[in-house]
Parts: sequence; structure tokens; C-alpha cells
Amino acid sequence: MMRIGSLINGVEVLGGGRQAHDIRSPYNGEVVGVVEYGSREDVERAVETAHRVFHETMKTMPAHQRSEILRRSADRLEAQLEDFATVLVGEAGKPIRDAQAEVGRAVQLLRFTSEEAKANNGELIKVDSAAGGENRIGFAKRYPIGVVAAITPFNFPLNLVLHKVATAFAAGCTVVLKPAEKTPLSAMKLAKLLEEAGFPKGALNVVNGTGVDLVEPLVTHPLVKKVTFTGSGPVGWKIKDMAGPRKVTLELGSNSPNIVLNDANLELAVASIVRGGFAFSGQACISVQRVYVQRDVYAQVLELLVPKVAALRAGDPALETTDIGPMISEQAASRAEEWIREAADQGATILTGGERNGNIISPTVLADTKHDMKVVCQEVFAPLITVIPFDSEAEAVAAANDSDYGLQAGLFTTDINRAFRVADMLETGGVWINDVSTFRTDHIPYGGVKMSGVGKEGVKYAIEDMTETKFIGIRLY
Ligand SMILES: NC(=O)c1ccc[n+]([C@@H]2O[C@H](COP(=O)([O-])OP(=O)(O)OC[C@H]3O[C@@H](n4cnc5c(N)ncnc54)[C@H](O)[C@@H]3O)[C@@H](O)[C@H]2O)c1
Ligand SMILES: O=C[C@H](O)CS(=O)(=O)O
Repeated sequence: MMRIGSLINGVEVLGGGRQAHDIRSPYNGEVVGVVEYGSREDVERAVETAHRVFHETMKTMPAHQRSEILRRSADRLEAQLEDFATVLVGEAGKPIRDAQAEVGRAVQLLRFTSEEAKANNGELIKVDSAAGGENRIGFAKRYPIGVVAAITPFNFPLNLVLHKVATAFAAGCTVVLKPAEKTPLSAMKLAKLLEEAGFPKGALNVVNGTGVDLVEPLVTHPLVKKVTFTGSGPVGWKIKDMAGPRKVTLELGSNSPNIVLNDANLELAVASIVRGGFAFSGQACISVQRVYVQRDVYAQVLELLVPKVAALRAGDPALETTDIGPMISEQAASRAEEWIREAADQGATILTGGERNGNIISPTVLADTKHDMKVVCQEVFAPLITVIPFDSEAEAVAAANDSDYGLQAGLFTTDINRAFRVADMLETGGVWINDVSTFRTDHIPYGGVKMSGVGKEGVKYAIEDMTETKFIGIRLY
């Protein structure tokens, strides 16, 4: 069993009065690890270390060397895929096939960052485009920003950490990471792997503990230049306020809309919705939540969809046969159960599911919901979708956009003209045509509008955001 502390300058700090907390399997409550919480002083030392290592090593490390270490990290992670997947099953209750897929994505992400670390950054400016700019050229040159504070959630505890750490390294930055308190084991295992692959000690420092205790001293530290947060909206917006003048990226939640038009390939749409609404018990920020179906195919869609959802197998996340594992905590499962009950009391019809067994919520499909029900207008973050009929494209777009959130959307149609017409009108950071909102590859630009966040991740875009542009001009004579 892993016992971890915080990692500062390559040394794991344990003992010295630090409080130990059990990490328990969300499935059966078994202790799968122990974490000792760091202190505000640990945060201070972590930031100072990251600052020193940035100036002494990382900002001048040649791009080919950063790229090579990222590539070696990918190879090492690939070789340990099963070990990492087992940790994810234990700490997050993630079904093993989903856990393996997350590690596979993390390997690929490291390979993308390895390539992107060598890509051109910056551009040549034709200064003589401006009257008076004759005989001058300029460069928009990018420089690593410095110490990055990264705060991450429980649901993709490996891949979402890498979205911040690997991109920061590719840019030449250093990092202080505060992982989610429920899932710190994979983050620590990863931090050690990155050091073993060749990143200098102190390039990544990890402080473990609660967000309430550690995040404020971290994001307000004067040596921190950028804050990158993935997690829930209320916490994210509070962190943005704390961060003051620092650059901030917020990757937050959503109640993702998915539209099925009457000319869609319904088999494809339904299979995608089943996968995208229920993978990891719907605990993805882009999970399918609101499904809008054109009225003339509504009955047909339900007929295809409901038996497929009912056939999903819930149970032990360690088993290859499990589709639906536990939610992260009893509190999260009880909240989902309560929202389903409340919707049913207000007139929604439960077409399948709607039950709780410990931390497992049976995969649920609701119909007859109303816009102001919590299961529609708030982020559900549970294995639950609502299926809502509409008559016209305009009605579907208006309903989809009638949300505080705007992360990703899905849209099914066989007509390319309708596809672009609707995609152009959706108020989200991304739209998939003939796939669901839940689909993501790690190099696409990714990030929400409205209350779903600010800034973009996706390898190239995150790296850009870890840099600052300085203009350097030359007058030729
Ligand atoms: N847009 C995205 O890319 C994306 C990806 C994954 C998850 N999410 C969102 O994350 C949420 C689920 O993750 P979660 O439950 O771990 O989120 P969370 O906001 O509870 O926790 C995220 C991080 O914030 C810290 N934190 C919690 N409360 C805090 C506080 N009061 N002050 C300071 N820090 C605090 C936690 O310790 C953790 O490290 C969902 O809303 C989901 O949509 C978004
Ligand atoms: O939970 C939201 C994540 O962004 C999902 S994914 O890891 O990017 O697929």
C-alpha cells in the first residue's frame, strides 16, 4: 500500500507531525493508501523551490532535452500502464477499462507534449506593414512564464494533472501541484516517474492536503505567475478572484447538450450517447446530460436507447466486465439520488435506473423533465441523462444554449449544411458533429465559455498559455 506525503525538491516529506489520512476505495471503503497532509510552510518551500529550479535549470534547458525527457516519460508510463490503472481503480473507483484508457491517453499526451516542446514558438512580424515601419522587423518571442500553480480534480487524476504539468515542462516552466485530496496517489506516482525520466528535482513539487488549507497560500504566493485550475465552478471562480493579476486558466463543469436531428444515424447517435453519458458514472465535465431529440424520431430513439442503458453492468470497478462503478463518495451518490427523486416528484418519468446501492447509482434515463429541474439546469455529474423532444432546429439551439454553462456539445445529423448551421449557433467551447460532447482527444483546443471556464487547454494551447510574449524589434540601417 502506498503511503505518501508531499514532494518538495525531490524529497518526499513525511512525518514531523503531519496528519495522516486514509485514501479509501469509493467502491468498498477499503484503505488503498495513506496520505500525510502538507502545511502552509510546505507550500512556501514548494513555491520557493519551483522558483529556484525555474531560474537555475528549466528556463534554459534546451528544447530538445525537455522533449527527450517527455518522450522517456511516455515510454515509462506506457511500460507501467497496468500499475497506474490499478491505482486509479483503487483511489477513484474508476472501472478498469476506463482506467486503462486514461493511462493510454496520458501516454499519448506526453508524446504530444514531447513533439510540441520542439515546435516553433513565436512569430516574425513584418513591421513595415505599418507606415513609418520601413526597415524594421520584429519578433514575437515566447518565454516560459515561471512558476505555475496547478490544482486538479478527482475524476481524471492522471491525465488532467499531465495537461498542466507536461505542458508546463514543455514550455520550460516549473510547477507546484495540489492534487484532489481523494486521488493523490496517482499524482505522486507520476511525479516520481517524471523525475526518474530526467526532469530536475524540484521542477514538479506536489503539496497534498485540502483545497481549503493549501490553495489560498499557493495561488496568492508572489512567486507564482500562473494559476491553472480544473474542478468545480464555485471553487474555480473563487480561485480566480484570489489569483489577482496572475494569468488564470479555469476548466470547469457543464450540463452538456447533445442534439439528435431527425435525419441522424440513430444507431450511431444512441451508441455514442450510451458511452458518453455513463462512462465513469457520468463523472466527466463533458458527460452527455441533456439529450434533445427531434420529435419525429423521439420514440424511436428511446426505444433504442433505454434497453442499452438498462443493460449496462454496474459493480466492482476492478472487473473487466463492469461498465458502471461507484461515484466518488457517498455524498455525491446521495446528491444524485436526491436530484432524481426531486425530478420524479416534479413530474419527470424514470425510464430506467434511478436507484442507489451504496455509492453506485444505477444508470438512469429521464423523460418529461422541465428546464428548471436540477437534473437539467445544473451539472449532474452522475450516470444520468434526460431526453427532451423538440420540433425545430431553432428550438433545439435555444434550449441547448439556455444554460449557464458552455463546454462541449454533440450534434447528430447526416446533412452537412444543417450540421454547420447548428454548430455555428451553439454557445460552447467545442462542438462534435456525429459524436457526443464527451469525446475529447488531448491535442484539440479545449475549454468552456460562460460559467464553464476561461482559457484553453489541449497541448499546444496550454503550452502557449504557459508563456509570455515579448516583442523584440530590429531597425536595419
Ligand atoms: N472542464 C474540465 O476540463 C473539467 C475536467 C474535470 C473536472 N471538471 C469539473 O470538476 C468537478 C469535479 O471535480 P472535483 O469534485 O474534484 O472538483 P472540486 O472543485 O471539488 O476540487 C478540485 C480541486 O479544488 C480543490 N478545492 C476544493 N474545494 C476548495 C476550496 N474551497 N478552496 C480551494 N480549493 C478547493 C480540491 O482540493 C481539488 O484539488 C466537476 O464540476 C467537473 O465538471 C472540469
Ligand atoms: O472531466 C472532464 C474532462 O475534461 C474529461 S477528459 O479527461 O478530458 O476526457
